[in-house]
Amino acid sequence: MNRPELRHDVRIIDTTLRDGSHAMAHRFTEDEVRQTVRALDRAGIEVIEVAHGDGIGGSSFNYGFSATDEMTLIAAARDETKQARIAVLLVPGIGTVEDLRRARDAGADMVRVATHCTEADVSPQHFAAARELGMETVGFLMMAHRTSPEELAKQARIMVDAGCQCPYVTDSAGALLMHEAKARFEALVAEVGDEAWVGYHGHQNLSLGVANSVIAHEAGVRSIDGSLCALGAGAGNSPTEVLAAVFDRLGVSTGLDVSALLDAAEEVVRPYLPRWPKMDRNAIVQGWAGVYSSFLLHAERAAERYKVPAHEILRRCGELGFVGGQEDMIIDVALGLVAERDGS
Ligand SMILES: C[C@H](O)CC(=O)C(=O)O
Ligand SMILES: [Mn+2]
Repeated sequence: MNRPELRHDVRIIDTTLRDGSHAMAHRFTEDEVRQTVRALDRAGIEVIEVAHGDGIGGSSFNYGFSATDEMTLIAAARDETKQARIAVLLVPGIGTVEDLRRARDAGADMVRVATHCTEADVSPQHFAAARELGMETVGFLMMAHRTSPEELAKQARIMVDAGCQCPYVTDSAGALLMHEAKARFEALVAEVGDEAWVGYHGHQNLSLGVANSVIAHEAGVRSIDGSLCALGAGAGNSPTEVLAAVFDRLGVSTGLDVSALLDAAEEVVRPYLPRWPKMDRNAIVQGWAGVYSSFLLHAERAAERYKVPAHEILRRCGELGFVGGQEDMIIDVALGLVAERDGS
């Protein structure tokens, strides 16, 4: 068996300080990270993810520069924890094994290696390196709506055979309807459930992150992501404080202190939010058209610059089938819309 013991029915991993980095345009300060980690740790969160939104090594012209070096943020997070462990995200091709080593040295205990849902074969060397470094391993199969449950399960198998202890159904676009999410959870649990845990990472673009988390638990998923105040790309992630309250009502143990999480959301995260992630037209179009949530701010900036509506840019990105990493194509789409509008 290739997986760590879990203490509760469901382990909630908090990604406020990683997926939330997209919504913060990667501007987290060390003080915000310290305060947030302290509050999450106190509330019983066992794993806290800290990194640039696009993972370690993501600070760049293409994805957006971080205001504070992420290794500094990871070390600050580690410094604040009494019981929680620190996770980082790594997208092969954006982050490298060398970045992973630096993150481990700064205090990261877990890596979440993220690939497009049909590209798990780019992950084995990163899982091998992580296991050699003594890190716990999770595999993100991003844009999980873009392939069938059967194919997703085969991709999870590739990850698990390479040393992944918990492949995730990663609904990057917040596009999965409940029956679609359920079919994917069941397929992964059937394929790898004897050897690994299965996880779920949701976005709220169609307001289904929490409902799908309940379905995930019913299907045997044991690791579920959330963010305080939903802070994350698009309409944000399933709110950690809501997940804790819902699972508490269901009698599903998470080990979390609901009141402490409500305080953390309201008193620590809310004051620094540039805007509360919400289901506005742009975010809903992302869920509806199946667009990578992290495209939101990039599309809004292009809309501002080229004077074309962001929701039209996003819709076109969905029609063109873009995947994570194609952020640079957003400008091309905006210019295409300008040309159509001007008849040029
Ligand atoms: C790199 C992405 O932001 C990972 C993620 O959170 C997602 O695909 O969703
Ligand atoms: Mn995400």
